[in-house]
Amino acid sequence: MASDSDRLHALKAFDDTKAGVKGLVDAGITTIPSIFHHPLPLLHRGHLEEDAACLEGFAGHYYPSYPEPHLTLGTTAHSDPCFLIVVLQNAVGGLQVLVDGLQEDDKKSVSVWVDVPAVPGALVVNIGDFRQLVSNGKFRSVEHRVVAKSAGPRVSVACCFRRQGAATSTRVLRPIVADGEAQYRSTTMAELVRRYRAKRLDGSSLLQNLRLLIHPIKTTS
Ligand SMILES: O=C(O)CCC(=O)C(=O)O
Ligand SMILES: [Fe+2]
Repeated sequence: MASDSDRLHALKAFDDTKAGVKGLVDAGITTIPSIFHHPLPLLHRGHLEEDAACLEGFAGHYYPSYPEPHLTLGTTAHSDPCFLIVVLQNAVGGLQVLVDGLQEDDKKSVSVWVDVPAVPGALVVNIGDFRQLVSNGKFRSVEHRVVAKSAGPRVSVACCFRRQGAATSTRVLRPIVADGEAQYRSTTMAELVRRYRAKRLDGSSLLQNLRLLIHPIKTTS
């Protein structure tokens, strides 16, 4: 594998071409060039290659224009049962993420919905619940929703990266603990997918039932 400095050099050369990802697609390149492979040390334990590198779920969404958008919602609040989710949306907008903020007056912490700007051709990459679990909460899955718009229609495609056959996989997911204690108990992909389907898009976190609240177990990383 190329050294970090070779990779950074190659990335700079790529940036300098200004051709962007479109240039790669136009050149007929169908695999991700190695200069974009940048394994994160904490998660580079086989999870990303074996479990996350696989495109499993693929959902196309069509949201019509709503004459009275305040009376309805496009997609209710949820986080996704994957490692990563890549979303392509058209220019209508409506995707929102929940972020932590501070109230203006008393500086109390509060969660607020923030619009994800619809940039033409841009991909939105969200972290999913599986990654939150294996990173022991270091990476947080993003709660998101789609609000209805009177403009439209809105079209989006969401691609979910997780192990093929996750719904029946007995592969165990356990938190990788760099320091401190495990925040979640071990589980299987199949259990997570089952729980996700059972709870539906109710805005609650898939991981809440797996969180170790009392007597966290120590694990070696
Ligand atoms: O339509 C969107 O932009 C998001 C869809 C979504 O959240 C999903 O498919 O999980
Ligand atoms: Fe989603």
